[in-house]
Order: sequence, then C-alpha cells, then structure tokens
Amino acid sequence: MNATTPDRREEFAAERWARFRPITDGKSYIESLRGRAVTVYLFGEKVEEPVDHPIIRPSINALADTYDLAVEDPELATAHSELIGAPVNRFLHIVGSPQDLVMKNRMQRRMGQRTGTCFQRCAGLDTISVLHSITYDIDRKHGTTYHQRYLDFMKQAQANNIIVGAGMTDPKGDRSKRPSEQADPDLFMHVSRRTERGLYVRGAKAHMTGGLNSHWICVMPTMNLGPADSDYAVVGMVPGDAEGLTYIYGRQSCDTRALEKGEIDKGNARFGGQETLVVFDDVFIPWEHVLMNGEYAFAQEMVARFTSYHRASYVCKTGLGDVMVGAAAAIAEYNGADQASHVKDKLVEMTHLNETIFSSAIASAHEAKPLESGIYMNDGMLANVCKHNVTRFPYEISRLAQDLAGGLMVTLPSEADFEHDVAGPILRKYFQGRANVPVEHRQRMLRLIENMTLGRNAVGYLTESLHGAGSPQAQRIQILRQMEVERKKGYAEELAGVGRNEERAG
Ligand SMILES: Cc1cc2nc3c(=O)[nH]c(=O)nc-3n(C[C@H](O)[C@H](O)[C@H](O)COP(=O)(O)OP(=O)(O)OC[C@H]3O[C@@H](n4cnc5c(N)ncnc54)[C@H](O)[C@@H]3O)c2cc1C
Repeated sequence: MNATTPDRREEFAAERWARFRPITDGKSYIESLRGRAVTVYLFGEKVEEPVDHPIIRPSINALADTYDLAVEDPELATAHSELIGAPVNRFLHIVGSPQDLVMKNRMQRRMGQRTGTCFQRCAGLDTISVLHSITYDIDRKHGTTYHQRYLDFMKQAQANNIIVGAGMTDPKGDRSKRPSEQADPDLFMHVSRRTERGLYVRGAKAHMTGGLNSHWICVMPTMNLGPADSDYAVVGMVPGDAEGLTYIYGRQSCDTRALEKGEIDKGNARFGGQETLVVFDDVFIPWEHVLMNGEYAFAQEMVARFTSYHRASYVCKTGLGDVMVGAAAAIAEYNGADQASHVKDKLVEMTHLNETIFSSAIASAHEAKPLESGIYMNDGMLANVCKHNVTRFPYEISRLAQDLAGGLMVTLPSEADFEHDVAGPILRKYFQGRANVPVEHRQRMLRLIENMTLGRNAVGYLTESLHGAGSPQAQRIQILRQMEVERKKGYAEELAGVGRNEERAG
C-alpha cells in the first residue's frame, strides 16, 4: 500500500464524523444504530439488524435511557462543557471538580434504579476521563500531540452526543506470559502496520460492555507493558461500524426467554446488559484518532488511573441494590411476612451493605484531586475499596432477597401455564399470597428477583460486580500498594513507646 493508493478502509476523521447526526433523546439514539451494516453473530447466525433483535434490544433500551434521563433530569444527567460552551450529557463530560464526580456517581445510582441492569456507559465515560491526563502526560514527555487530538475528538463526541465503548480487556491467552511472549500475537491487541494516514490494529477485546451499542470504541492496553511490547502500547478511537470489526454476542443466563411470548417470565422485559467479543481484523485508525503509539511506559499508569475512575463507577450497583431491597420488601409484603422482625432486619442488612458501597464511592469522589492536565481524579484507595465491596456485597444482598422471596422464585411455573384454561385457575388458586394482592404481582416480583440474581441481569449485578474493572485480586494489589503500612507502623511505635525503627524507616 502506498500513499497514492490508500486502502479503502483508510478514512480520515472528518469523513467519519460527517456520517453522524447529533442525538437528542433515547429514540434518536436507537435510530442512530439502525442500518450500520455491522457484522454480528448470535447463536451461530449473522444478525441482520441488531436493533430489532429481541435478545439485543433490551441492552439498547438501557443505553437509550441514559439519553432520556438527560432530558428528564438535566441537573443530574447533564453538565456544562467548557469545550463546546454548551450543556452535554454527563456521560460525555470532562470532570472539572470533585462535585462533577459526586454528580456522576449520583447519576449512576439513578440509572441503576431506573434500569435494574448494566446501562453500559460508565467504562466509556471513565476512558474519556483517563485519556485527558494520559495524553497530556505523554505529550510532555515525548513532544507528541495526542492531547489536542483528544480534545478535537471530544468536541465532536460532545456535539454529536455519541456513545464511546471501552475496549481494554484483551483475551490474554496464557496469563503467565506477557503480550509479546504469547504463542499467538493476536491474543493481545497490537499494531499490525502503519501507513502515512494512520495505523492498523489486530486482535480482540473481550467481554466488551455495550460495544455493539456504541458509536465509537476506544481500544487501549490492559496491563503494564515493557519495551518488547511496544506494538501493544496503542490507544485509538475506532467507529463501531469500522470495516474489519466482528462482534460475537455473549450468552447470558436465561437469554432465550427474550424469544418467548409474554413478558412476565423475562423478569425485566425492557432492560438488559450486553457483552460481546469484538474482533479487530486489521482495523484502520487515522492518526487524528491515535492517542498512544508505542509509549509503553505509560500503559501501567493509564490502567491505574482508569481503574481509579472505573472502580468508583461501580457505585451504579447501589441503584440495582435499591431495586433488590425494594423487590425483597415487596415480596415479603405480598407473602404476608413483612411484619416479622427478622424480615425487617434482613432489609436493614441489605440496606447497610448497599449504603456501604455508596459511601466508599461518594467519599472517593469528594476526595478527588486535580491532575496536571486539569482534570480531577477520584481517590484511588477509596475507589478500590468501593469496587472490592462490590465484589462481595451484591452476593449477600442477593442471598437475602432470595431468602425473603421463598422457593417459589425458582419453582414457579411459566407464564404460559398461568394462561392455560385448566392449569391457569389452579395456579392462581394455589399461588395466592396475601388475599388483596393479585397473584400476577407475586409472579412478576419473583421473576424480577430471579432475573437479577440468577437470570440475564445477574450478569450485571453479580458477575460483572466480581470481575468488571478487574477481579478482586486486582483491587487487593492496589490497596497493598497504597496502604502506607510503614507510616502506620510509625504511629503504633510512637504510641507504644518503641521508638522509630530507623533501619526500617530508612
Ligand atoms: C460482565 C462483564 C463486563 C465487562 N465489561 C468490560 C468492558 O466493557 N471493557 C473491558 O475492557 N473489559 C470488560 N470486562 C472485563 C473485566 O475487566 C475482566 O473480566 C477482568 O479484568 C478479569 O479478566 P478475565 O475475565 O480475563 O479473567 P482472568 O484474568 O482470567 O482472571 C481469572 C482469575 O485468575 C486470576 N489471574 C489472572 N491472571 C493472573 C496472573 N497473571 N497471576 C495470578 N492470578 C491471575 C485473577 O485474579 C482471577 O481470580 C467485563 C467483564 C465482565 C464479567
């Protein structure tokens, strides 16, 4: 390939932005995804139009709700952008103060309450945040122009009101080996070639939340890198419909219920999460959208700062926790058990756990400090504590909700049986709880708890809480790094009258 005969994939940034129309609300967001000619596989078949697929659509609805919240509650879900001099969706806002981070966390909790699922926009927001400071820092060290490219991208992103997905996690192959040591070089994303107009990336990003529902995907390294890994040190913005991209849809527990008639057995018929394996088969990124190109020494700091933002973003699970507390209280009432003292105590326990998560996230936001680029970053220790709480507490909250729901949550016959001429009246007779509560309310509440603790949205409430933004050990490593145990020994030695151990202090 030479400069006079560019590959037809080699499109400049301006040409790509020209294909976008500013999105105003949830409806126009859904329309923006139509007709994109993306390559998507689900259940061994190519999906013609993902927007209309019954398994995919609930995940799109959840993202659409991030636009509708901005319309309904602009104080919570929009912010003034200095970049374009106008209000923007808070999911695209560059945080300029600790209060911005506090508002972000409140918005995330609210979105969890509204959707009861992963609404898929936090990782992209946290990517935008980390790139502000990392591009600035790389430029200062290497004299590059990444920060201006980032600002130019953000102006377009805000003006067009688009969604950015975060592609950080590589498939990683053999976990004991570094990217450049893998038997197959594609197990971590890397630059496959460079041209006058830009570079090509090859590899895949795993578990990507909302990737298929995003207008742009930011690819970035997943771990610290050494000199031998420099081709793996790449950050770039890729349009979600770029040539060379293939999405392979992840299964979720009970996902085929979305194909059934009726809505009760779905538990949460309207909203769901989404994860896909996104394969990059030599995908082009023009230089204007390349934000790291071989500066491997910045990968570790980029991951650390990303996780400071992202681990506090798991505050979203407190919104889902609010739904769980509400569902447990409602089913106890429908069952006629709500006045029992142990029931009240279990609701208190659920609330205590949920608010403990919230308090670590919100404290992390209040303790934010400015970085040299001017952006604010959460307190890292408290963000890691928040995420570590999230790896545990939703499981206990779910256990308590299942306790209060009773066994019917997993033995309830199908909606079709409730509608059957013979079986239906029998089921309604024997599954009546408190006399003044319709049996259907009981059915629906049990299905919601099933959905969030065992079904499709247990992906977002439980397993994503465990592994998303890094598995529990990743937080323990950060806590170990930041816990300043020597300083704390000093406090103890001072009080105990042991005297400072100079050898250790030195
Ligand atoms: C629902 C969901 C949504 C997600 N969304 C996104 C997203 O939007 N974007 C994105 O980039 N990523 C996303 N992720 C990925 C997430 O960040 C990873 O799942 C997480 O970092 C763990 O990586 P892994 O799944 O490859 O597990 P592994 O890395 O295989 O970890 C499994 C276990 O092995 C341990 N382990 C792994 N490597 C080592 C080692 N070298 N030494 C010792 N122990 C090791 C871990 O501590 C863990 O206990 C998502 C994940 C989930 C489950």
